[in-house]
Amino acid sequence: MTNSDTRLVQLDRAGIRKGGEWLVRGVDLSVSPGEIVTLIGPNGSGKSTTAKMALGILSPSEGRAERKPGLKIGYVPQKLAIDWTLPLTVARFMRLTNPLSDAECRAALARTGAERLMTSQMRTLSGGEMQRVMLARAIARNPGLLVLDEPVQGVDYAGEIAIYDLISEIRNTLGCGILMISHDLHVVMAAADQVICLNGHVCCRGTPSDVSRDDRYHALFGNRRNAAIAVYEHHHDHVHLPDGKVRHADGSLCSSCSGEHHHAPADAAAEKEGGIRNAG
Ligand SMILES: Nc1ncnc2c1ncn2[C@@H]1O[C@H](COP(=O)(O)OP(=O)(O)OP(=O)(O)O)[C@@H](O)[C@H]1O
Repeated sequence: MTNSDTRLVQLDRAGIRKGGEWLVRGVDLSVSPGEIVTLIGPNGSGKSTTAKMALGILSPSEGRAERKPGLKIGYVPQKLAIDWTLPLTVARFMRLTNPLSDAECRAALARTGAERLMTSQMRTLSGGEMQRVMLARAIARNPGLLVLDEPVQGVDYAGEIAIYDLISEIRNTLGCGILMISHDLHVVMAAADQVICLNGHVCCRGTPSDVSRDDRYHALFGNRRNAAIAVYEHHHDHVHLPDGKVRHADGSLCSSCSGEHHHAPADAAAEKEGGIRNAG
């Protein structure tokens, strides 16, 4: 891949073989600046393995993985090998692998709405706060490519939507490309430009609406697809901010979303099932 090529990363027919078995095979993908590409698929379908090929952590056993020369990558892994019972402030965590100044640390945390957590202990963070801190750490060096492996793990449904809004905002402000992984179908579909559905190989791919209509996607996810489509078809007219306030499309702020706008009928049904309150 040359400097003049706009693609940040590209996989061509890439696959990984371990212990005589293919973990994933035949993956073609590319991510360009400002693009969000999402890998979906059931547990064990090869999403993290594919992301690791894109990152260069794993070299493909067949096919090719190329990154733009000099590309800076920010990575939020699915798991971190850290003993969370040990004392560790957010500021120290941010600097564990990055030589960041106080100002850089603060600016990155401010971008993800987590500035007030700078001196908090990592072990005391809620699921949503933890993901905001992880995102802040990944964007602190202004990466060209952001790889997010399950960025909403441990986050409730309303928090998930706020995190996906934040990821879109980061893409808009930094102009980076984003490769995102999820085994959850819900809001992730709406946040993506391209969706690649994996099941040991590329099962189907396209825009979120292409994939949500594809028979192979339906066969893979069965009834769970309905929830994804319902959410995908729901249009946001407001954003839930980290301090609990709601910002509407016209820029106005209010303290909560109750009674000030409506959720789509599909959301009302989901609300009854107990998940989507405030998700709007
Ligand atoms: N280093 C390894 N050696 C052998 N098998 C592996 C290795 N890493 C992953 N696997 C296997 O490869 C398959 C794909 O794993 P991968 O972590 O890529 O799936 P995933 O889609 O990200 O799953 P999940 O949604 O559960 O995170 C799994 O069956 C996993 O057990």
